[in-house]
Amino acid sequence: MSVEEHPEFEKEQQHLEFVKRYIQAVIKTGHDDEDQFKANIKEAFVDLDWFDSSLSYINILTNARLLETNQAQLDNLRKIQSKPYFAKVQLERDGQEEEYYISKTSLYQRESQDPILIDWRSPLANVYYDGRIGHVNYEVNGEEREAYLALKRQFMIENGELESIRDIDLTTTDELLQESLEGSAGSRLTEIVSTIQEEQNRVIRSDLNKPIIVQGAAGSGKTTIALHRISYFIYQYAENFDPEKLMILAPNHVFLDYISEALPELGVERINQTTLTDYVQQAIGKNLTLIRNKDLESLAQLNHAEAEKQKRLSNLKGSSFFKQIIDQFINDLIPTFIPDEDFQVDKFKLYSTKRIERLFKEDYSYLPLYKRVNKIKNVIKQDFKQKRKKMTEKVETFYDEKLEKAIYSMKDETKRKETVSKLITKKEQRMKELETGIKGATQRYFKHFPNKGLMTYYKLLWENPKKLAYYSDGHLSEEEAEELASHTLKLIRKNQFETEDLALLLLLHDALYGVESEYKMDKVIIDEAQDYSPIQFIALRDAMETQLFTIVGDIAQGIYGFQGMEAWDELVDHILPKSNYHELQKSYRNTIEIMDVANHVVDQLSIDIPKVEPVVRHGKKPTFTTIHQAGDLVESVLQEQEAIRERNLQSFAVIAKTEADCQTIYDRLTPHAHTQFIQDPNERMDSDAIIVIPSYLAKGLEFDSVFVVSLDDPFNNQDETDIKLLYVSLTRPLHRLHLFAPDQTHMMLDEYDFTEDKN
Ligand SMILES: Nc1ncnc2c1ncn2[C@@H]1O[C@H](COP(=O)(O)OP(=O)(O)OP(=O)(O)O)[C@@H](O)[C@H]1O
Repeated sequence: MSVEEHPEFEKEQQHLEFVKRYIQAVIKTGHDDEDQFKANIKEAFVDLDWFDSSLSYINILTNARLLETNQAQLDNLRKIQSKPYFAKVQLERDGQEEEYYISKTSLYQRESQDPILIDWRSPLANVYYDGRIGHVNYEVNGEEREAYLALKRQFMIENGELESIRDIDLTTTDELLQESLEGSAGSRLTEIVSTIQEEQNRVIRSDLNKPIIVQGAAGSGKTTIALHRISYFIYQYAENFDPEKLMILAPNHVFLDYISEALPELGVERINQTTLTDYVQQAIGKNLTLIRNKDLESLAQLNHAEAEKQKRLSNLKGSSFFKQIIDQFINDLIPTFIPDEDFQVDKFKLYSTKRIERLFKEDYSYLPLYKRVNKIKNVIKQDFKQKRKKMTEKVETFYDEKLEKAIYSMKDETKRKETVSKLITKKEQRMKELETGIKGATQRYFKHFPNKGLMTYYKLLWENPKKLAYYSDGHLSEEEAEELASHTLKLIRKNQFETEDLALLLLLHDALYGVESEYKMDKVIIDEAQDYSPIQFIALRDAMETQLFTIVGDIAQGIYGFQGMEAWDELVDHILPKSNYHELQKSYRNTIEIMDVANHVVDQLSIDIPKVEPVVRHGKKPTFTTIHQAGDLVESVLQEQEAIRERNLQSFAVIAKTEADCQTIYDRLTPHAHTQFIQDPNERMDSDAIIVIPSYLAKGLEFDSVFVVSLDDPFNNQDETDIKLLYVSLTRPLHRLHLFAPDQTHMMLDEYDFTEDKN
């Protein structure tokens, strides 16, 4: 049905014109207001009497605030001008009919304050996402209301023109969603507000005062939802929230680049975006040499026994009982922080170790160890400042009294003179002695406090495996502790660290020196969270001093399985026990045909993971082509490039398991096509290039078309990590998937029938 044929086309067309005109008018007045506010500020500055002019001062502040709000509103309106809204809901209440148009921002009629547009994040807009036609409950100004939802209507508006109108009820499929999924990768992250699904909406709006953990299949919208949840949070707490206290942690910079484009569109700016490794290094103030990603490559090259050992050690080192180990280790360090002698200057005992111990263990027990030392030093310094005068006075008085006594009570003049002179010399001597004692006394005494760097303690932690086992309270046997300690110490001696070390270093740093407030966050969003180990979550929670995490991930994509999570239970039940847990099973990225291949692979995992349900969208059936060398790929790549161009698609990636295979492919392709080899997770992707990328760097990303290739490094179905790596690779394409290998077994798809269906 063409848009004109819709029975209410005329009415909607007129409404759109009205809204467009209104927006234009508001923008115009906004400009005038802006000039006026600026003029007011200027004038107030002229009148400003720097000594007493509270009125002008208030004037400046008020106008500056108005200017800021005005500019923000103008910015928002400018952004939506060509697409002012995307849906409307019609509610019937007490015999009255109300209509609300839903947009990315809100707009009210100036005089009546009636809404022209309501923000998608407002409580009222929730009925659009959550409510089926029929009776609905919603909230207005904190008050629960009931109404009859008579109509949910979607609009496609492009360049200010109404292109389609669709009324949704229970039976019609969500065509707008279909259409949006047909589109190319690219700026899709920002366009989904109109098609957010019920299960996704529940996650976005889930209680903002509680942590939330989302297990979602590949392509179920986890990243998208996490970003929209931030946007929702900012809307709810616009007044009293500092974006600098919000942090997104993503696996690498390729991924951060991918999401950062979406942030301003969602009204999410100035928030911290970083990776776990960068965050920890900054928070502990150290630049570490980390062995990461590469060890996936090296794991593939290790023999089975060694790989197993590496996995086992990583697993142990990432376990939550290390929190207890660190706590006990810190506890045992306390005696080394209490000086072994009193603070004594000259003959005066000024501060006893007993008192210091009390301060350390009781009064300042809430502080990190070195912060306690600083406090105690300050107390001693202050105390000393007061006492030193008294000390001098005491010595002076002592001799002055003696002198006085000698002068007045001694009859014999010669004797008296002698005694007085002796006393004067003695007094001078004592005063000098005292002065020397006083000078630098605190500095000398402070040397009794330890002053060691983080790494010294970290080494110390590993140097006594027996103690490690003891601290772990049965979680770590002495043999395991021995093995782990010698493995870690070997690395530390080479100045190398693993990602597991990061969490332990952060916990230790926090307990010893304290994490500075700029690294403490109010709200943290973690994407690809399946690759975090339990101890990493604990370290972040404790160092950042917050529980308000939004954690999204997919256990089936845990490609660093040897260090990450195998289930969410521990996180939900123990690490963040106040959290809400959600599951998303529908995949929006891939076509049914692509998901079918991916499901075949994920089925081979030993862990139980529910099958991913693709949203009903068909596409070309994936193909398998037998190749023996990278050169065989060239022609297919060029053909695919052409096909993508013809279909108005853009992004295209070639994914292989390892960097070595990628290197061979890249070398063969690069003379024929504009190709970019992503080796470094911090590299920027060139949107015009064919991306060649190893499987473990591809997670979280998406492309219109993907070639999954295996040459020298087949995916091995006996290895859980390989299954996950292949699953990640297969779920990257939105529309087209082609597989290339010497044999289908290389892709764990021995039995899969790739022949095109006849119908
Ligand atoms: N409600 C929706 N409407 C339209 N598109 C959607 C919707 N939800 C998700 N998508 C699209 O589906 C794709 C996958 O989303 P996203 O990358 O957020 O998934 P993910 O769960 O993080 O995937 P992965 O686990 O593979 O990283 C994106 O292109 C996104 O725009």
